[in-house]
Amino acid sequence: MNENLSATPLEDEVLVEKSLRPQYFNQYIGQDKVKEQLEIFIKAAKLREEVLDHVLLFGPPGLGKTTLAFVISNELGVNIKQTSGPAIEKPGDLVAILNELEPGDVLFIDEIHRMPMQVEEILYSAMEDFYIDIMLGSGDGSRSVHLDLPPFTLVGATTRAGMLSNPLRARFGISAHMEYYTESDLEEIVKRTADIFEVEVVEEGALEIALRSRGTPRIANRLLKRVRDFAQIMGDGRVDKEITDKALQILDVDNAGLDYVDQKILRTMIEMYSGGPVGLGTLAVNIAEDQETVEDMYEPYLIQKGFIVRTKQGRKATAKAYQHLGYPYQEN
Ligand SMILES: Nc1ncnc2c1ncn2[C@@H]1O[C@H](COP(=O)(O)OP(=O)(O)OP(=O)(O)O)[C@@H](O)[C@H]1O
Ligand SMILES: [Mg+2]
Repeated sequence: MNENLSATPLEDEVLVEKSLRPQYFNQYIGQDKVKEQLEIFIKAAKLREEVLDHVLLFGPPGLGKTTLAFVISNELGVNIKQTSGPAIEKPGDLVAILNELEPGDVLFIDEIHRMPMQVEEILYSAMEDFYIDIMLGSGDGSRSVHLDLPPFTLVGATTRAGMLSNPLRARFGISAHMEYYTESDLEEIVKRTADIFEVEVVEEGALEIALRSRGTPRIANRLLKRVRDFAQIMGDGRVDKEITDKALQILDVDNAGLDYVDQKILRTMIEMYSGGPVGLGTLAVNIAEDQETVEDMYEPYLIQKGFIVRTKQGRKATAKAYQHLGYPYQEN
């Protein structure tokens, strides 16, 4: 079965995700380093009655960036306004959003690396000194209008820190790199979600789902939902190890948490390119995905797990990849 198990949220998942989102740090599992730092910065800002410095969150999809942006605003006790890079098409769109901010608000811009350049440039002075200069009209009759803004905190999220321009990156006082979650954190997330869904999960079942979730809460929650279906139809409703194994086998998630596409990437490298090096573009074409998707969604996990290495010439499959998929390893 080739079900979508990628880390991108599915359409009908958006509402469910909302209901699952932790609201405060004490419900936000894992990411201890990021959490610890943010907690201190937030406390200090509140103590000084100042706005929190702008925060940049970066990391692969589904690791909890949006969730964290909301947690930050809840912890600060302020309102949050949410938008995304691609949604702000022209400077006027951003001006309208900035114009509505109340003192202390959090402005959350998702996919901030996808903002058009003219929009980004307006953000510079807004972030640095809380004002914007806008041009009204065009040609001879045009004039510049100065608009003061209330102090606010920009929280930007991106899957690719490398795509952010230097001037924009430099304006974030706090920058947090989200890591893939540990197995025990994911296990806790599975249990928390099971509680909310009122599903009975035994320890080994939760652990098995955690092991196969690619370090990603969104995938852990999704797998739990799928396994719950199998448990209801093929078992007694309880999510145990046996039913989890069975379900994940049918869903094509292997025991390293690799899904159909991950496996296909590795097989392509090994079977068609003798393990590489292969360029990212070539790889993307071969698995019929776009390059950005491969780079954001699949490659980071494969690298982290040691199945792929990046070299100057391209990507190479490691001995571990050969072994995992049952191919004899030949070094090249
Ligand atoms: N630390 C966490 N503890 C518990 N649940 C979490 C945690 N982080 C994320 N989740 C859950 O995982 C799901 C995905 O999280 P979220 O939407 O915040 O990810 P994201 O990083 O913003 O993804 P994207 O890059 O696709 O926007 C949410 O339903 C959320 O409830
Ligand atoms: Mg998000």
